[in-house]
Amino acid sequence: MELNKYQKKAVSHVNGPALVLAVPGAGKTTVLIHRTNNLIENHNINPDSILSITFSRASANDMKERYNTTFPNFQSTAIKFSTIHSFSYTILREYAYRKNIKYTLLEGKNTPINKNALLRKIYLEINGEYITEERLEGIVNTIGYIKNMCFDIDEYMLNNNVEINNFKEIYMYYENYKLQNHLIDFDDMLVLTYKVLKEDKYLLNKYRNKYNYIQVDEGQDTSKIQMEIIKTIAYPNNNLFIVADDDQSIYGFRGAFPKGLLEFKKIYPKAKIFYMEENFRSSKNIVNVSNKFIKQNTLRYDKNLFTENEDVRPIQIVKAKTVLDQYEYLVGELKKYDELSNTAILYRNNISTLGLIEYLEKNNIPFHLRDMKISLFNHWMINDIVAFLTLAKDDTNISAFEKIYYKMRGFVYKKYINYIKTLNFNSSVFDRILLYPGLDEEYKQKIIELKRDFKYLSRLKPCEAISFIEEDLKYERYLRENSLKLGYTYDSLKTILFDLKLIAKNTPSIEVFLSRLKYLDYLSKKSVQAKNGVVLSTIHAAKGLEFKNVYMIDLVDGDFPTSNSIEAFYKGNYDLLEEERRLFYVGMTRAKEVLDLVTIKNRNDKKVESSKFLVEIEEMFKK
Ligand SMILES: Nc1ncnc2c1ncn2[C@@H]1O[C@H](COP(=O)(O)OP(=O)(O)OP(=O)(O)O)[C@@H](O)[C@H]1O
Repeated sequence: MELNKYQKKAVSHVNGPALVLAVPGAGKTTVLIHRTNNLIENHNINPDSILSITFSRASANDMKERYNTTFPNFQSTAIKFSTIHSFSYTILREYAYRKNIKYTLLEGKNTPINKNALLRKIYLEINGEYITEERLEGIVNTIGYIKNMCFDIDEYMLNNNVEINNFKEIYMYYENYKLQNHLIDFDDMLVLTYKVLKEDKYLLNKYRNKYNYIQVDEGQDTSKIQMEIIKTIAYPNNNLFIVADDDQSIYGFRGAFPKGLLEFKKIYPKAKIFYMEENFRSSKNIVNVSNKFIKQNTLRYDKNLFTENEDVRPIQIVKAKTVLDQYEYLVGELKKYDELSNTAILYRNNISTLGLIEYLEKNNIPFHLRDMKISLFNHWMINDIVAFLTLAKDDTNISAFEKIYYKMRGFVYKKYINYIKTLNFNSSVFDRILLYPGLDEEYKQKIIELKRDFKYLSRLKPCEAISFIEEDLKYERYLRENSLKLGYTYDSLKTILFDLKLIAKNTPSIEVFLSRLKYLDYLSKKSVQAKNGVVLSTIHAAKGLEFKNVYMIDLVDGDFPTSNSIEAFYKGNYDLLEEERRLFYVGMTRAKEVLDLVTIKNRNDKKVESSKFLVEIEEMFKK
């Protein structure tokens, strides 16, 4: 591969601070590998003294592998390719050894105590209710954000509107618990390492002397604390080489701090800034539109994305009438390809996969789900519907009843549940409630009606059954009243119900429907390992990847960009909307040849608007 002149310039940089600002597909990793080799071969720099920091373990391995294939005569064993976390942990372990402290990790493999389990327990203890998976993710991200931005908790609480109940109490409990038990999570690794470097001169000097040359990939997603660690180690020579694309910074919610890049010249007035603006990945059509699109952001280094690649196929905007039409369209497209691993369907939210997986399976299209941290089929709402149907089929099932008794009409109290647990397990839960001492006739009548309705429910077709749960059993009322408390918009919860009905429509009975859900769950889990199907991924998880064909779906206003970001924008805060735009841009720039932007006009039988971003791109075509 022949490097272009801009890549060559960056590669030949040796001493002092440098920031390489690159566009998507500019060959950032390529440049880092070639520069590493240049330092060693042409400048006699000891491979031991080069530290290359990447965003994830996968990219650290990838970089090492690429180095070895590009320069097979010089194996990379001595060069350190590492994530910032694993680098920090090396320092911290050494510190712990010297001070005779034993830290136990709360995250990663083989941990005796798991971070999520601990936070679930704390949440239950403080708030008296079980936490949803999404809310847990929210807490984890917020804690991460505070640590990575080097905030003090009080300062953070003062300046932010935190939607999680008793967040400060949860935070303090978690911090104290860890402190007392010498437990640390990944965020603490960074905070503690920074502290160690400030306090322990021996370690500071040891690592400063060891790593004379520091390179950072994906600099746009480096957080404040990470940057502080890197700067501290690089001082005073400041042989710091950062490759970044500020337009691809998409982890602001976790504490990524791209503004740090915008200040690079202030921190290092003598820093060299290199630009790499040629995209080697995508067709001219995709590059030109993406370039115009990202220029609407204001907080950025201005760059001019260009390519020598040919036009292949104009970006296509597809407006499906309904969600079903969207799936039909995708299936039609996918059937055109012999090989699917070159094709990706990208979305903003994981929720988009529920109906999609049903459709792909029905059409025998293999798929590969990336990054399924939480199984969608384990979603609490799906568990609720399963519990309703299980109870309908067997009204002695107390564990199903316990999941939903307060989510439907009938006013069943916790004390009744405790009471009926002491009674004969083989009788109907409703009959058992009737035995509770002192119930009045009117209430008993309500319970008898509820029992009758569950019998009726058991005889319905699955799709009608879900509607009956929603309307007659008043599950919809529960969702409407609690959605925000549970961390959702009511519309997004309706979408899950809608997708469940879509699956239900294809099944003849409740039993078949329940086993279909189990099967789809099994398929999704299995697909994480599969390599031969169409790739289904959130845009976040597709970062750094490239595909011949990309379909971005569910491009609906309020979902993408999120309604939060739109509201914040109207109140004068542009950060969130700018991050949404960057995310959209990351999605678009994954495509080499085919890029389809797909929206829908109706969802849950309601008209929805196309994403503002899509409308904007459509306008560009008219000009
Ligand atoms: N000088 C070059 N000539 C031809 N192809 C190149 C050159 N430099 C890089 N490439 C190719 O361009 C593609 C994009 O490179 P790479 O994945 O390193 O980009 P990137 O800058 O990391 O992209 P992104 O930030 O979008 O993830 C790769 O397929 C790479 O092999």
